[in-house]
Amino acid sequence: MPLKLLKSTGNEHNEYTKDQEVHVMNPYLDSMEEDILYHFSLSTRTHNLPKMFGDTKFVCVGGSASRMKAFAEFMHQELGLSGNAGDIQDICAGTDRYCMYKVGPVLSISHGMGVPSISIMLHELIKLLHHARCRDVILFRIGTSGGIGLPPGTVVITDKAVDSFFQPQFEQVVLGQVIVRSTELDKGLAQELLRCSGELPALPAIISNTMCTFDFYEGQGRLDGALCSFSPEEKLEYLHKAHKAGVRNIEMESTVFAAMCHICGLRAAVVCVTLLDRFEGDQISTPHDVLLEYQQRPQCLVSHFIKKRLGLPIMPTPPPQTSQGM
Ligand SMILES: O=P(O)(O)O[C@@H]1C[C@H](O)[C@@H](CO)O1
Ligand SMILES: O=c1cc[nH]c(=O)[nH]1
Repeated sequence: MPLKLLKSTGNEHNEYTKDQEVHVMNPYLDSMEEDILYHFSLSTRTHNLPKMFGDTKFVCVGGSASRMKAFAEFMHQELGLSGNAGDIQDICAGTDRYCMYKVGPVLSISHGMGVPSISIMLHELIKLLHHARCRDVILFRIGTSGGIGLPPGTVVITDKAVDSFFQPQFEQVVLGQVIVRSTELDKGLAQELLRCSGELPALPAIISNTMCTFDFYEGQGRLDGALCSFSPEEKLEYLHKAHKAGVRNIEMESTVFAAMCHICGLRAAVVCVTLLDRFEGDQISTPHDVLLEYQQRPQCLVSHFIKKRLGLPIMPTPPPQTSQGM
């Protein structure tokens, strides 16, 4: 397959980050009379996007719809907003593809599982932020992952998002050609998040590389899928190679998330908790209540970061209580 290295994978980003506007890399977009954000059930003609979203400063995304609803309710309480957190409405109620909640300057959006699903969401999200004329927006992916050599429950703040060959890049097939994009993330933001983790009790966190795969089972070297084409020894050899390459957790969205944010001049971080240690096994057999507490850790960390950024008083608040799916 022919490989094409996009010229826009690196340098332009530095120019774009100066003014912190959201840059869509599409010369045709601004001449369109209407832009229908189909999977959000929103449009530039039917919705006043600057009014609805113009003050957005933080966008938090994660796979599960119930987790992102619970996160929105949690943020409502954390930001001390008036009204009942339970009354927050899903802005994308016109579709069941994604859910979206806005609480003050925070948007909480679900993206489903895997690269294609989050990629579609990100196209529409970045266009939304552009149409809404948002500035200085920071994006966070708050998710779950499998750890490599870490105690379960560790929060991994991604240094480099790498592919299944441990390369910090994302390959996208466009018109039959492979385009390779950089998956660089904001190192300063990762360090700031790590400092925040140190201010929270019971929030073990590290900065390390995250591997993004296109599958949960064979793609992550699991022996328990419907198909398995390798031996237990080969699985461990691969995981050890990943570990040697600095990979400490595996999930399914970080590379495209990092690549799209990087090109569009958006500061971004990936914050995923590990649910298990893949050196120890493949099945996620931890009790549900423990998993729930684990998945709240990235939410607590990002909430702490946001409150500090907004200059709000930091008080120890209980984690989100709403029932969340895994
Ligand atoms: O944000 P979530 O917890 O959905 O992220 C990981 C990666 C996949 O989407 C999913 C697999 O269980 O969890
Ligand atoms: O092992 C895991 C756990 C959560 N998410 C993943 O992608 N892999």
